[in-house]
Amino acid sequence: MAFSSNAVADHHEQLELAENQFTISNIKLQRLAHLTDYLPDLQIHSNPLDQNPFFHLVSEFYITPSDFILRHILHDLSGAFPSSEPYLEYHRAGPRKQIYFDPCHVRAAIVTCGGLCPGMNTVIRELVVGLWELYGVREIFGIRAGYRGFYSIDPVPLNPKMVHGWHRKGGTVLETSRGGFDLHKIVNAIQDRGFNQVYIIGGDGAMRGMVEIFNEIKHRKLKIAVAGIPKTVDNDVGIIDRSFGFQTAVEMAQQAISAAYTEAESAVNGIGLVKLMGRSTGHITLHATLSSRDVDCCLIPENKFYLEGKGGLFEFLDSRLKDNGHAVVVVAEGAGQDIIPRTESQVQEKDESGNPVFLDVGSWLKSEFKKWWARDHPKDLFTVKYIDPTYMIRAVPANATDNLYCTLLAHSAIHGAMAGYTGFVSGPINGNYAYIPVEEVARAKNPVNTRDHKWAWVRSITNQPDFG
Ligand SMILES: Nc1ncnc2c1ncn2[C@@H]1O[C@H](COP(=O)(O)OP(=O)(O)O)[C@@H](O)[C@H]1O
Ligand SMILES: O=P(O)(O)OC[C@H]1O[C@](O)(COP(=O)(O)O)[C@@H](O)[C@@H]1O
Repeated sequence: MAFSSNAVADHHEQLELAENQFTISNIKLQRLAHLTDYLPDLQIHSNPLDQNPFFHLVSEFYITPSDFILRHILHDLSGAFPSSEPYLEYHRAGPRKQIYFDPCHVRAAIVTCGGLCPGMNTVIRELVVGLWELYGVREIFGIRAGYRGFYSIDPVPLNPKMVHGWHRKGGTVLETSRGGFDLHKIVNAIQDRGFNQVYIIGGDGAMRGMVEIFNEIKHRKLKIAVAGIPKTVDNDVGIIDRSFGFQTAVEMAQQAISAAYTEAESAVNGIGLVKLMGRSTGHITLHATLSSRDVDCCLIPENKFYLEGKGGLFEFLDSRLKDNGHAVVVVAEGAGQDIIPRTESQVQEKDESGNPVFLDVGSWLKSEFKKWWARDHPKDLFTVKYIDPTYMIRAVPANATDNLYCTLLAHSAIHGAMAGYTGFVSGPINGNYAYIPVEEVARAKNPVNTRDHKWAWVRSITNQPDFG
């Protein structure tokens, strides 16, 4: 692209102006809770990594309390949109020179909560192996069946031999569940069993529970570090770059989309319909659409759509079928929930954790498509094939990239807990690992930004109308 000399001058002028004007004066360091906040006399230990034969310590190996990561790296330097929000900085994750636990006295508990996600077993494995090999911890326990397992089932002792091949398995060997959150029973059980490090692998619901557990432990002034590792196949936890297992899920979704495409292409006026996960966000659907190139229409909860009339889904599919003879629609489970007719009891229905129970948008669309075609094209052949690969997608082991990611998350959490930090979640921010206060993670949302160029690109490759 050629610039006119005026445009070049303009460009340089604007940049210079921005460089002169821009200074970051509004930085806010995000405070991280530490056990010494309420236990000021805790003993300090030197990090056993100093003596670990597997480690080659280089200078600047240890992270210090002054190492931070800037959350927002996108800035408009023109000053046209001055931000009143502070620039948030989070503590960098990683090993600290001084730790606040004697590894011989650590009793760690690991729990998995909520729905499945590829990589849960890898995180468990890496927590066990990391605690054991990096720090020499020998008392590590798995809590079975989610939060309720703390007070209702005996913990399982874990060691590296036991968990060796767990990264090859989907799901969670520790088992998981929804509901069963009873704060006092859980904290009493943690205290009675002598756990002093608790690792919670879970989504936004589990993180809200973790906030309560952390506050109660603080209230009781217990020397127990609580660390979270965000798990959500939907990628709907905010602040962090992305959640583990998400890439695996996007990859797995391709198989369903390809099958839908083949079915649609092999029929006269064939529609392949795939429902993907995403209760409140369309990340899997958006990314699966972008990576597939076989999708004609992508429906996500962040964007409302309608069926009939100008700009409606039927009109769009009509033109696709006329042009190509087939079409593929991918819909996130949370999309269209506002337009599916439902009874009063269906409106109220919640799962054990209090999440709203959705109606099956895929089955509903399939039947609406059939009714529409029978009404508008009674003489023409028509086929809809509906695929819901939800459990196939989330019950698989993580791919190599996600497995590596799980390792880094687990090790970050271990280093943070050993260093006496508590009430934190470890997660990547701008490609670096950070410790984020769990309260923030529990309330942060991560919707697809439909003004983002990724979404615009979905529209352009699918030539999809601007619904709603
Ligand atoms: N607001 C909350 N306070 C305390 N515990 C919660 C809260 N929301 C969910 N939980 C608990 O967290 C666990 C996981 O929640 P759930 O929503 O099922 O999955 P996820 O953690 O993946 O979002 C469940 O045991 C649930 O009871
Ligand atoms: O059938 P289940 O286990 O209740 O789970 C279904 C839900 O779990 C999810 O996979 C997400 O689970 P989480 O919220 O626990 O991460 C959703 O996409 C889906 O709606």
